[in-house]
Amino acid sequence: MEVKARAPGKIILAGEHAVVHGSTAVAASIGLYTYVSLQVSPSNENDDRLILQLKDTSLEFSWPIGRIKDALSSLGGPFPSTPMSCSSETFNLILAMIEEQNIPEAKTSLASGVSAFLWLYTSILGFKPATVVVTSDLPLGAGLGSSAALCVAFSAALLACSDTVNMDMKQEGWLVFGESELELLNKWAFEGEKIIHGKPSGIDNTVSTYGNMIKFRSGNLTRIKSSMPLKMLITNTKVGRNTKALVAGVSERTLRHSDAMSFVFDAVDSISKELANVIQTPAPDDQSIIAKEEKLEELMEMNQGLLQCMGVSHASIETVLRTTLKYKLVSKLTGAGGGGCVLTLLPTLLSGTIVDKVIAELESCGFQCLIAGIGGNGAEICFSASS
Ligand SMILES: Nc1ncnc2c1ncn2[C@@H]1O[C@H](COP(=O)(O)OP(=O)(O)OP(=O)(O)O)[C@@H](O)[C@H]1O
Ligand SMILES: C[C@@](O)(CCO)CC(=O)[O-]
Ligand SMILES: [Mg+2]
Repeated sequence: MEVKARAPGKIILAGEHAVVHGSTAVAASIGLYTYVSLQVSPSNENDDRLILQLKDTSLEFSWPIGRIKDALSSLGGPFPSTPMSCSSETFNLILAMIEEQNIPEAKTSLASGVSAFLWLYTSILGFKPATVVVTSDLPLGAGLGSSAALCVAFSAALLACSDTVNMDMKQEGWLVFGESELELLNKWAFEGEKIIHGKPSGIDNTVSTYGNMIKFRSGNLTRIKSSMPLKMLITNTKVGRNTKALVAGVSERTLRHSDAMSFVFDAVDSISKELANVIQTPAPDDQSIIAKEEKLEELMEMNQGLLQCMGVSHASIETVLRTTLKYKLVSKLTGAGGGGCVLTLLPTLLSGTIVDKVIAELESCGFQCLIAGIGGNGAEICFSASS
């Protein structure tokens, strides 16, 4: 039996970074997914292995189950129904198992995702031999929540194979978890995100788990429903960055200038709340949609200014802002910044010709543009008889 899981990426419309410090943020899932396929192997005592294939980066890891047991069986796993944090001692044991696999120098940033995998796997499924394959539509490390989608998809596939979650394996097509399973899945994914991000707020794994659009503050989500069409151009600057380092940078700035930064975080909190209200307020006609779009643009512009203030913008992001402004379009970074992706609001009445022109100009700078559906499904799983 093979179980497949998929989990979406996300955009943050307002509030990234400040949300780590207790402010409100607003995020939506996008129609780009990370897929995990999990096939538990029949036991063959002499050669039981756990194999992880990361297709997007052409990497394969393979550990004898005995090696994993030597390192981690004293923890007493599996404990699928009680999400737990990976201690620093356990993290070091996991890192040693990854280092033995000789990741090429250029790909060492992937070790954090592999560590999250080993923690989630052994905690949820224990020491069963299996093959796990990962593929993704998302650019990695570009602000669209690839780390969260990875952790959510791992957790979904693992929980679906565990004894804790009862799913009807005969059902066909993509299946959605029940509310309590979603909560469990989200908690496990958060533990994975902690290994990758250091100090995540939990917004990325939460929106990837539940899908649609959410308002998020201090670990609590409120589902929100947009009353207007929302179309965003996503521009990937292709400048690599690392969320963990950017989040740590904002925390350091906060330690140096705590009073000033607390005003910045308060301002972001107000912006996110107002943005959520604008999105949800009914818009009975074209005129009111235009008025709402103008408000959103102003709020995005204000949020971008405050992100600059936090030190997470980048020359490539500023180039996107300047380029889109030539067409009277407003943009802000999304996710952790420092490069990565930028959102541009595409008003409903904007002509296709202008969209084509702005995309052509952005792409001539070496950036990559995409338009993704906003607010689709969250985590889903699918069972299939293995070939
Ligand atoms: N499909 C994948 N295959 C392998 N590793 C992945 C995959 N997706 C995510 N990762 C892991 O997540 C890391 C990127 O996470 P990071 O948090 O820095 O960026 P992001 O999640 O894409 O952006 P943001 O956190 O700003 O939304 C990669 O370095 C890798 O360890
Ligand atoms: C930068 C950040 O706010 C969002 C990353 O998508 C980090 C987090 O909330 O965990
Ligand atoms: Mg991330």
